[in-house]
Amino acid sequence: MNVTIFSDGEQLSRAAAEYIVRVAQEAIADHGRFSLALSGGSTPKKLYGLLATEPYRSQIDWSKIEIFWSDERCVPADDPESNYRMANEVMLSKLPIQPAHIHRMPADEADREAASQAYTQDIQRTIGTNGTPRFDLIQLGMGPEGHTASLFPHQASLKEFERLIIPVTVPKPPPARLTFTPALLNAANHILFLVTGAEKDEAVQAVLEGPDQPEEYPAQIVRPTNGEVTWMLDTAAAGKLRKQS
Ligand SMILES: O=C(O)[C@H](O)[C@@H](O)[C@H](O)[C@H](O)COP(=O)(O)O
Repeated sequence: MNVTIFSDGEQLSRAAAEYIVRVAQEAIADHGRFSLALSGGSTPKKLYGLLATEPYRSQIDWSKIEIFWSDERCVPADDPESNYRMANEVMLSKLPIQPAHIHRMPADEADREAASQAYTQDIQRTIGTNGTPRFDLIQLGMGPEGHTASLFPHQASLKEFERLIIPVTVPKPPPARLTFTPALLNAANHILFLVTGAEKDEAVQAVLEGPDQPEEYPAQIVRPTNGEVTWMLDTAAAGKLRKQS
């Protein structure tokens, strides 16, 4: 696990963009494709905007990318709360990516179980069906209580190691969501956590330096069986870490 602390959000976002470019180039060189799952919230917005601008934009072959979401709110795609809408506005609408390679999570469908199944099949069709599909990179955030994707403390979702996508109801509004499960997260080749803000300093310290208690701090459940976890924090979120790396 790599942990890097940055003095401000701009530095963190640029380092994250450089990291994603590197992983994308390695993945495309290795197997001709880069499968990337985006998250929601406010932290990654700056990063996503940077990826659509130089020097990062021209360093990725966007024709070889498959974009997914690690969670989505059950709202229309044009709703201000939609994770798809945020990424589309600041990044995807500005890049030469064919619509077929932008896999919006259908969280606005009435039948959330069927939508979860459909997204599972889309992932399996796109990035592989032998065993659990292995994303090249899943970018995640973390909430002040340690949630990640839409996996929240003390919820049954934390014990989901069979299904890949499930519907959940969570305390952070909007409550109805679809989310990657620990099974899918832990099959990833790379996980990139981007965490900023002093309100997360307790959870950051607990997750990175505390005892193993994923029921309390779901971000701890993210331990890829054969992958690398990278944390990029700003100084505020890292404020309670004992070991300043
Ligand atoms: O849909 C969501 O809400 C996100 O995927 C969620 O897991 C987010 O990453 C964290 O809540 C951190 O959000 P911020 O980066 O806005 O603090």
